[in-house]
Parts: sequence; C-alpha cells; structure tokens
Amino acid sequence: MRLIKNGQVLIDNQVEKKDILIDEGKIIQIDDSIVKDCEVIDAAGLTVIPGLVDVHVHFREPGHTEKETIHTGSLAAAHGGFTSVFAMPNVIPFPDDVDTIKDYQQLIEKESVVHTYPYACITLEEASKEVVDMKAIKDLGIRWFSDDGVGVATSEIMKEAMEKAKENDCMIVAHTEDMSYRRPGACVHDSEVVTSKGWLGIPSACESAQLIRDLEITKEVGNAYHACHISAKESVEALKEAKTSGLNVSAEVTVHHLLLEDKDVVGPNWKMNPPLRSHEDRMSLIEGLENGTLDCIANDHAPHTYEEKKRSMDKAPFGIVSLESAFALLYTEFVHRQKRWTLAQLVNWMSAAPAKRFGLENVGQIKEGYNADLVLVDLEHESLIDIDTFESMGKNTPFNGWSVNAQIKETIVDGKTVWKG
Ligand SMILES: NC(=O)N[C@@H](CC(=O)O)C(=O)O
Ligand SMILES: [Zn+2]
Ligand SMILES: [Zn+2]
Repeated sequence: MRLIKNGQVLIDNQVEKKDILIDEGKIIQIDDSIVKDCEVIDAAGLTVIPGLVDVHVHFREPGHTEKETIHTGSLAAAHGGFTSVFAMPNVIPFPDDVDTIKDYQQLIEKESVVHTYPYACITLEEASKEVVDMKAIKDLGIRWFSDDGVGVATSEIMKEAMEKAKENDCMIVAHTEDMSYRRPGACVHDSEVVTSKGWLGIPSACESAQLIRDLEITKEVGNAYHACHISAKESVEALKEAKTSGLNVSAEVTVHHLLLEDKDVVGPNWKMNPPLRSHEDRMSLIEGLENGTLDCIANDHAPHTYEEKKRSMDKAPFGIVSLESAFALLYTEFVHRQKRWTLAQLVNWMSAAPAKRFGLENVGQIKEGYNADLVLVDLEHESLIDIDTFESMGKNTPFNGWSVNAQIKETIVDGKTVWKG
C-alpha cells in the first residue's frame, strides 16, 4: 500500500487538494485527508495528473537498437509522464505474424517500464501486398493495426484490410501518404517560405488525398479508423465531414504540429513526416482539436542517431523525439502562456481521450477503482528542455533549450514508481 499525500489532484476537470491511497496497482481511496500506516509519497507543492497515454511512439527494437531500445524508449515515456504507449510496428522483424509477435510481446514484457501496447502491421512487412492474418493476431490481444512509416499503397489492399478489421472488431490506424506526390529528397512543406531555402517540398495533398481515399472506403466498409499525425487543413476538413456523416473515425495531432510551422525549419531536427506546414494549417489543427474534429495528441516519438541527423536535409531521416518534452511544452504554451486551454483539457487529450478510443479500461482518470497510473508534476517552476537529461537515446529535437513551466517529478505505473526526478 502507498499513500500520495498533500497533492493538488486533477479530478473531474477540477484541481483539488486530496490524498490518494493505492494498493495492488489500483487507486482504492481518494479523500481530503487519509491516514494510513504505509509508505507515504509527499506531493506537497505538486499537481497529480493521470498517467498520459500516447498512441504513437517508435521504440526501434527489435532491429534498430542503435536508435532506441524498448527499455530506453519506455524510460523516456516515464520521464515525460506517459504510462501507456502504443509502439509502431516499423521494427525488424515486422510484427506481422503470430510467432514474431509472440517474441515481440515477450521482449516488451521484459524490457518496458510502462504499459507498451504493440501495433501489428496492416500488411506483411508494410509492403502493401498482402494483408496480415488479423483474426490470429487478435487472439494475442492486439486490436490495432498500422503500417506507420508508409501509406497503404492501393485502395484494393486497404479495402481488404478494412473488411478484416470490421470482421474482427479491430482498428486501422493509418499513416496516409500518397507517394506519387513526393519527389525523391523532398523534406519540407511545399511552401515558398521554406522551399526558398533550397529544399524540395511535400504538398499537403500527399497526406490528404490518401486520407480522403481511406475515408471513402471506411464509409463503405463501416470499420473503425484512426488517422495518424494530421498536419494539413485539407485533412482536418475531410475528417470533419466524415465525422459529421457519422463514420467511426478519429485522428491525432502531434505536439510539433501544434507548436511549429514551416517558417521555423532550420535543419534536420525540424525534419519529420508529415512536415511542419503553414500557419494556417497549424491554426486549423488547434481549432480541430478544440472542436472535436481531432481527438487526441500524440508524440510520434521517432529517435534517430546523431550521425543520421547530421546529414543534409534531403538525406537525413524523417522524425524527432518528443516523449520527454511533450507535456511540458504544451502546458507552457497553451495553458500557462496563452491561457487558451485548461489543464484538464490538455490532460484529457493526452490521456482519457486516447485511452477511451483505443479501448483501455480504467485508464486516463484519477478515480477509485482505476489503475494507479499517476504522474506528479511541478507546475510552479521554470526550467529548460535539456537533451542531456533525456532517457531516450535519441537527442533529435528542435525544442532543446526551450523554457517550460512544467516538470515531471515522479511517474507511477500500477502503483510502482518507475521514474523519479
Ligand atoms: N514521423 C517520422 O518522421 N518518422 C517515423 C515514421 C512515421 O511516423 O511515419 C519514423 O519511424 O521515424
Ligand atoms: Zn507516420
Ligand atoms: Zn510514426
């Protein structure tokens, strides 16, 4: 048994001083003042929020442990306040059949300090040729399928995947990218402000054309569909229409697409897929989140080595790390500075909303009977984002040195402290 005392606790959209008693991985009591002869965690001066949930991370193991491992990635998650994450399947070997996935699940069980839910591929080796055996994979407890890193190239294969998803009550989680719009070496948004620096652009249609294709198939098939890392206003419009017509669709927006624009791009640490788009696009993402067209915030934590990110813009890999700075950056910009969002709104988009959409039970709120996945955060002091404090092996972030007004102090998973500052 453990007792968190004197914290300012986020419960039902309010912050109140409460004590939280936890036992066997669950929250068993919440009250004004609890006295119990057990280990006490002093949360005086700190805010207690539910553990954050991220449906989009890359942990690189197996296959690319020079970039990140399940262990270091999960520690980065814990350092950032994330207690449940969904790991994308662009690892080697691809988790696309039962035997490979069983080994992968065992590795996660052994290495991860947070709840890590693996995605399985939509198609074998993410090659867009053959849809995986969803029925067999679902028996392993996996209900989320993605080919993240690439789009599903043809509508025939996507339709077959969606039909299987519908039959098996699974969700298609799509990275939408129509490669006919992407020239070799293209690396930034296709706008004058950034292509004038000599880099080739990727137009918004590269994302939205395939998203629109997918939404049409979803309408026909009736399956659950989630769109990854939405970056363009055309995509927000398409999703709005799909939701209005009652489709079972949801979408995420990343931290960097909420905070940065094409004009901010300086070098490879600002290169990610999809690229940072225009001011107008960014505003439509923020509004889309606020009006419910977009459902949750994700990281798309994508670690790469220093050597890889040292290459020129056209040759460096796409992706930035995000887990350890996400909450602090968004809290600072949208809650502390702009006062545009409440703490409860932000936490909802980073916890209860994704948990609900992805079917995690008793996760995302501080409530009796819920999992004791909790985060102690200091919202009173200013500090700097510092890559030297990162648990991640990846240091590829555009946010190093940014000043923030939130710092994760302790992360608790199933009642146990997995990270402490
Ligand atoms: N987002 C990225 O820029 N990169 C991701 C792939 C992806 O999310 O599409 C990666 O695996 O590195
Ligand atoms: Zn992607
Ligand atoms: Zn990704």
